[in-house]
Amino acid sequence: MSSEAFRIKLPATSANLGPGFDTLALALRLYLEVEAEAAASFSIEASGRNQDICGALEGNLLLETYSKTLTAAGRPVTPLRLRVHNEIPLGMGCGSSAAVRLAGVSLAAHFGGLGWDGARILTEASRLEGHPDNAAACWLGGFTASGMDESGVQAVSFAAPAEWRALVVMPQKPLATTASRAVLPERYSRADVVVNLQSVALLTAAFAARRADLLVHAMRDRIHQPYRAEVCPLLPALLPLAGQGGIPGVALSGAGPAVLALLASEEDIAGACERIREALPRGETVEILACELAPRRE
Ligand SMILES: Nc1ncnc2c1ncn2[C@@H]1O[C@H](COP(=O)(O)OP(=O)(O)O)[C@@H](O)[C@H]1O
Ligand SMILES: N[C@@H](CCOP(=O)(O)O)C(=O)O
Repeated sequence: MSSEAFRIKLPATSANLGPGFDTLALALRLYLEVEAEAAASFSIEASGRNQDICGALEGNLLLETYSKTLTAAGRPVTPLRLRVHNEIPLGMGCGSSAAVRLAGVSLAAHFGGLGWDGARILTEASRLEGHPDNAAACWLGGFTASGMDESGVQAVSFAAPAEWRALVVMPQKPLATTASRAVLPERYSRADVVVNLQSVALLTAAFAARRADLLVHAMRDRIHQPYRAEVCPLLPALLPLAGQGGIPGVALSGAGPAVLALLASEEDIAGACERIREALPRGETVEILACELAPRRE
């Protein structure tokens, strides 16, 4: 067990990127930062987005993950004084739950003296999430491909082109990932699976080869986006912008409801925001976050 203070900073992530359902994700330069020290009782000082949720002592996913991990490992739950600064939108498809679960597992590994390495922390958080894509990109940074089986998570990340930018277009109301997974079918046709296999391979190659021109083809998806459009109405409105003036690729961000637009450079941001606003359903109010892509973790 350790009584030393602990600090962690983890990025937002946009998972799936169109075809890579539960497989691909990209880290974004928006962060969750947690500082902790052992104390006589739990307290949280929250700043940034969603302070009400991030600062709550009841039903807080950070505290739940921390306590659950320590209890499962047979260790006492050391009370903590926490400072949480959060820039990641909650329930928008930007990986807030993966970041907070990784933070909770990391706190447990530290204060419980569990001796877990990064791979074990990533595996534990991915199991709690039920899929490894966000957690892998959040932990490793960059563009990440991941898979998970009984032995744990396998993940590889590489640097995404530093000049590319992400626009995250968020509606007013969040959508729980569990609700967005509930609309997906159990079975798919061979034709749909083949389109996604081709796209995933092409998309990974497009990031590695820095080929923004390929994104319009490589971000095609038939596995989750067609079904999620009903609960993510920004998606059908913005998907047709892919491949047009300054917006090479468009996809649902994670499980939605936000939509991700990938741009080849900073200079395209203003024009892309204008086109996005023009394409929105009448009366729809959105927040558009322009993000740099987060580097690979060293
Ligand atoms: N920093 C945080 N502190 C406490 N709870 C959080 C935090 N970030 C996320 N959560 C929890 O995770 C939920 C969102 O997770 P989820 O539905 O998977 O959406 P997403 O991961 O796309 O943001 C929030 O409603 C909240 O319960
Ligand atoms: N592959 C998952 C990704 C969920 O990401 P989130 O950021 O919405 O939590 C899915 O598509 O359900």
